[in-house]
Amino acid sequence: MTFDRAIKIAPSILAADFANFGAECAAAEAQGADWIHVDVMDGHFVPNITFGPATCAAIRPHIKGVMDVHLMISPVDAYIDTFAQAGADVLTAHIEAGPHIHRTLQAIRAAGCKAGVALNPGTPASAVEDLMDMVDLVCVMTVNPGFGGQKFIDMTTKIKALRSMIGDRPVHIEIDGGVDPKTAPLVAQAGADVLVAGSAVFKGGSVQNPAPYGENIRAIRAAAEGVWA
Ligand SMILES: O=C(CO)[C@@H](O)[C@H](O)COP(=O)(O)O
Ligand SMILES: [Fe+2]
Repeated sequence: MTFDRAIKIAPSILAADFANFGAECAAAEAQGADWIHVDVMDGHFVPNITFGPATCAAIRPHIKGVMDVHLMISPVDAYIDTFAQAGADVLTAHIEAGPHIHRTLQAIRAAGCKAGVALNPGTPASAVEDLMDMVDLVCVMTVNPGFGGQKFIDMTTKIKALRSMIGDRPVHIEIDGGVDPKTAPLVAQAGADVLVAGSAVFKGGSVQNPAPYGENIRAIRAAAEGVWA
């Protein structure tokens, strides 16, 4: 996985057909997705349950590019190796999920994955200030995690603070929740480069009719890249 600061669109399969994950991932990539975002929820850290490492491993062969696994689970550490073996390229843990995020990030890198740290809307940028050399990605939640289709919460001040904290390090800023063509320019302007979008990508399409995925991805990308025009 090479680093670049171009805008990357990462469809979240939380909004895809759960009976068809493999085909949905392949369709999203064929329609222009840069990464595939995989939301793992445990019904404990967040009030919803999705799936675990076995499903990630089943999805993996259907993704040619980056599999970006967002762990909304607590505890995290006991499961890192299993998710790495399931084929995650990026493994992101929440700073709120346990007392030892430094150890968690070390373990993620030791397992051969890029390490991400996610911040809930109520967590300030300063919480990750001492982790900048431990991470490859900072995920700014723009909804309270647990569900797709929620209303975007403006975190642009936090994104700008993180961008300045990161400096010239090769660290992505990912935005997760309520990203669509209206909100994408706000977060891109503030310094984000990876835009997760679930409902805004998968709406209007299906594996039988994937063209709307492409239109939706292009609309989000154009809106985000428009801020540099
Ligand atoms: O992690 C999460 C939610 O907890 C996200 O990845 C959502 O799946 C994004 O969905 P939309 O807000 O784009 O519908
Ligand atoms: Fe997510």
